[in-house]
Amino acid sequence: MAPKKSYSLETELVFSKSADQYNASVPPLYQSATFKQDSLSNMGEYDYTRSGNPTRTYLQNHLAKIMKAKTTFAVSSGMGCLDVITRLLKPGDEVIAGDDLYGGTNRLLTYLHNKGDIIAQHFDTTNTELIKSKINSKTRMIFLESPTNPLIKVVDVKSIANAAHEINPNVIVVFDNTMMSPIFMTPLDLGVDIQYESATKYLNGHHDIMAGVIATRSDSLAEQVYNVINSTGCGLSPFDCWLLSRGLRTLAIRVERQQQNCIKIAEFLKNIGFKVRYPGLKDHPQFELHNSMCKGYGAVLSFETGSIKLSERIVENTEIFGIAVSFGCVNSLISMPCKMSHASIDAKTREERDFPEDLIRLCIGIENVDDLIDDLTKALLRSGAVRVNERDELFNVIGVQPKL
Ligand SMILES: Cc1ncc(COP(=O)(O)O)c(C=O)c1O
Ligand SMILES: N[C@@H](CCSC[C@H](N)C(=O)O)C(=O)O
Repeated sequence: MAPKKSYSLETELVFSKSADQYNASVPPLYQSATFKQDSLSNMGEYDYTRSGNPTRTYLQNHLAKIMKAKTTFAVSSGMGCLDVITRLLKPGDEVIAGDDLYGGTNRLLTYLHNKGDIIAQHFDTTNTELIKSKINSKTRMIFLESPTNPLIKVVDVKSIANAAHEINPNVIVVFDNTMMSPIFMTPLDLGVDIQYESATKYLNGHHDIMAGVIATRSDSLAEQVYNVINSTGCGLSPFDCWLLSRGLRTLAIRVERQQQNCIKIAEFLKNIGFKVRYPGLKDHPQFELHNSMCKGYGAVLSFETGSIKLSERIVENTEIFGIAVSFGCVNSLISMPCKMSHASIDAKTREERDFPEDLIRLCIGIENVDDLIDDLTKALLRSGAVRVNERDELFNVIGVQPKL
């Protein structure tokens, strides 16, 4: 059998060839802001950590392999990525964005729009024909997420990217891959120009740093992005780069376990009558489309209860599930997006975008799944959302069947 030309992702995540002078098996931490020059005329590879640092270079090269990018950049947060990317826009540029993008993304785009820097319009990106019809010669960027956080809407990334480049070759298609991570999705293969991820989530996986990663295959975009990062100073600090490199090594095993747990929890909630939004459920309206783009489903699901008060009681009655924003961490979290992660989208806009106020989001970790289901069961019983029937089965008291 001919040897394989490249390693699989799981192997790439943990394998690295050491270029260290002592052959350290773990990339060393260069916790230094400055680097001495050999002479006045010979600056060397690094001079100042804002411009470059060996620990950041190691991380970025490693991420480039994992994300199948030519170049990646590690910055101080996921929102930092968006800040860098939007600085590539010029005054008056038009931007098309999803109507269910993460709340912070919506906030920054709205800020730039209200300031008059850009013209941002939000549409339902599950409607591919609608998005195509909105692209014109003034469109400069398209912002997509799939599945969206937290409504789990799936976007036909390839069709939109292809159409965008055909209609206007200057369009930069930007994709936020935080929900899938490189384990389940390679958006650059689907034709997006810039991919970014909040590395605070799955990539690091331990909720001990804030970080973001920008990836591209275009030299010209990479040059512009680097210029902004060096100019603004948002490059990820050496210690956080080092922690992210460490977290990355267990990415595959973490997300596989998280997903395995999430599938069981999605089925558990569905079986007791909740309408669950999770791309891994066969009744998700875009199950096939999601499968055509991704190798998995991730570990975030949301469900409605039909009552804000009931949702509040459920959220406040779990023990293992911590009440916290964010996702992708090894421990499980529960939240109400309207009150927490997506509170920066005003109530009127949320209503216009069919964003249910009673929505509960679960972000599943690597704990024992039976313990997680037990914790949810207790919370559902205590809150009065479910009862036990004479056959000792749980049944949904409310019987809500919200539309997906
Ligand atoms: C989908 C998505 N993109 C981007 C971000 C922003 O990332 P960060 O919190 O690292 O700035 C978040 C959450 O914060 C998110 O959920
Ligand atoms: N107070 C924060 C909320 C962060 S939400 C983090 C994460 N993306 C999630 O979806 O939970 C803010 O105002 O940004």
